[in-house]
Amino acid sequence: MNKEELRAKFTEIHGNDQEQLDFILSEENRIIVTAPAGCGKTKAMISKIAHEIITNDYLNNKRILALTFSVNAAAKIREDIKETLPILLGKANYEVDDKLDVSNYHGFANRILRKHGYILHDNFKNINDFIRISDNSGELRKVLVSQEIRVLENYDESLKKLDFKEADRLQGSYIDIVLTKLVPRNIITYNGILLLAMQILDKKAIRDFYKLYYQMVIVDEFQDTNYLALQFLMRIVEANKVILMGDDIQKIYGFLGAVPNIFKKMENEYNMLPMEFRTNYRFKDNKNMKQLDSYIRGIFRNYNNIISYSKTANINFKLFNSDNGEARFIYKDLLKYTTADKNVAILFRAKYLASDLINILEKNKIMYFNGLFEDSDPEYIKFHKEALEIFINESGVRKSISRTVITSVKGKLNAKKQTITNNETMFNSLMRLLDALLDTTKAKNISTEEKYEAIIFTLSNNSLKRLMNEINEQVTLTTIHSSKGLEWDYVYLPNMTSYSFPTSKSLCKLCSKNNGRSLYEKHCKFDFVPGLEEPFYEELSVLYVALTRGKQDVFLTASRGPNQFGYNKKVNCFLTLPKLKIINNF
Ligand SMILES: Nc1ncnc2c1ncn2[C@@H]1O[C@H](COP(=O)(O)OP(=O)(O)OP(=O)(O)O)[C@@H](O)[C@H]1O
Repeated sequence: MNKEELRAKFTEIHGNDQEQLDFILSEENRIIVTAPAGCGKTKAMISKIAHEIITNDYLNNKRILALTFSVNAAAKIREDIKETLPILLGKANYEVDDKLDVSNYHGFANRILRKHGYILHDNFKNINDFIRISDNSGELRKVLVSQEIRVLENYDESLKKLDFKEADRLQGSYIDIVLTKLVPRNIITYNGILLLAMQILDKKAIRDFYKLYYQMVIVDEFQDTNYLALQFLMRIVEANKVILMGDDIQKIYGFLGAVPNIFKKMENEYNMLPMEFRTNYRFKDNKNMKQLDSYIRGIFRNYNNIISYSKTANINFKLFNSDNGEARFIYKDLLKYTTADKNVAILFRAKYLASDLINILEKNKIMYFNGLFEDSDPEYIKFHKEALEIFINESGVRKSISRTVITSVKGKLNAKKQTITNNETMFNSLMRLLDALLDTTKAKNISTEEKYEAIIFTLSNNSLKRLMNEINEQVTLTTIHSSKGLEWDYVYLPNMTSYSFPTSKSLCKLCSKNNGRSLYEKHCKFDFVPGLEEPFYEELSVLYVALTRGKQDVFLTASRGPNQFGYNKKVNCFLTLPKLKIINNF
């Protein structure tokens, strides 16, 4: 294909979006793309990879590496690329796996350890049998003395608190402890996976190999990258084409240490070309949502000048006198959408906040999908591990995913239910997601081998949650963090009260301690005092992600009913932001 044909091909897909086309067709080696939610980052990323494959005539020993922070996103990108590339290239069954590796940071680091880990320790030959734990897992007490546990905890804490000096100071001891005490017992920590993979990449020959092997590294959701992942990434990308994509405002993993203003830093330090997408496709026919989107993005640029903020937006909000009243309202209100055949999600800041609504939905026999699990739930992780093991056994060397295999996987997993969780609802939800995974994958127009790989990939990356949009249920309950990258027709956001959202852990406690707020009868107002900028934006980012999940509309609610200490709750500060007009006639 010559340049003109290429342009025509991508124009068919991207219409006349010049910003997207410029990016896809650009020959620059180092690009940063930032864009608001719904402006086509993922779509353009897929085309960019396709463009790279078409124009660079990749040899079999050179590849593209697509990385993302979240496992959910990695699974989606891999799937989209596998579906889109054959269409773009006009070839059925195009073998994408030859050209492309898609993973999240940990998945990729794990792969490096599997391949080269024997340099560090013999046990890495069996890395698949390793137990993976976090730095505050109780399991560590069985194998480490308290001083060692403190090193691991402090290292993790320093990453979360963005204390990079302290992280650098502790790094050597951390690696020693993992290598001498954990790896011999087939245990590894999540931070350990990245740190040891970095040790391997520090061997010049291996590093040089990867620099050549990966001609292009493209990273999505780059805003969620923490200091450790960034160090890891920098070891692979030195001499290659590097493309970083994301949206600073959708940084919702700040509590895990996502580096602030990371795009600007990379732009300056690595002389990268910044590009922006500005056309919002998700809300293209929805003036109100578009306005709200741009209003919130504007707030991010105005911390010290908020009073003179000139943008306005409307937001749907209703206040109730009791938690039960709030939940009853949501239940009744959502019926008008479900009867019109629309899908609805109720997104919670934390899963414990969902109990009132669950009671009401169950009492009224409303079918709903309970997606209230978190990445770190041990039961959520165990389910994936068991399902993966059973699936590998059942599909056998032929890698079959026949009906018989699927039925047998489900049967065997059901038989293990008691060992996975005694939470019946959670188990059933996960079984439904597994069903969706097996069904949607089986139905795809790809080879059996690719189907097998797609299932293995989803299960080994704990990313069943991503299948939530495939569940044929009109009502979904899940957490805001799990909703990232997904979308529904209508979205409800309950519990808009201080200490619930923002949470006490994130902003509210800090804010009350630092005189950052004024209290009124019904609401709490944020006063934009110095020092609270980061935690305020952190929570506003979570709100932004939640608001941008609703294609048609988003409804916020709160209750003034007493909290667990008997005090009346107050509407959160977000709803008192300047020039935000409350509409309560929904
Ligand atoms: N050039 C385009 N023409 C038509 N539709 C587009 C175009 N670009 C994106 N879209 C559509 O807009 C929607 C959002 O795109 P996409 O998911 O790629 O955005 P995003 O920037 O990755 O969003 P988020 O930040 O929320 O993940 C999708 O339905 C996509 O197909």
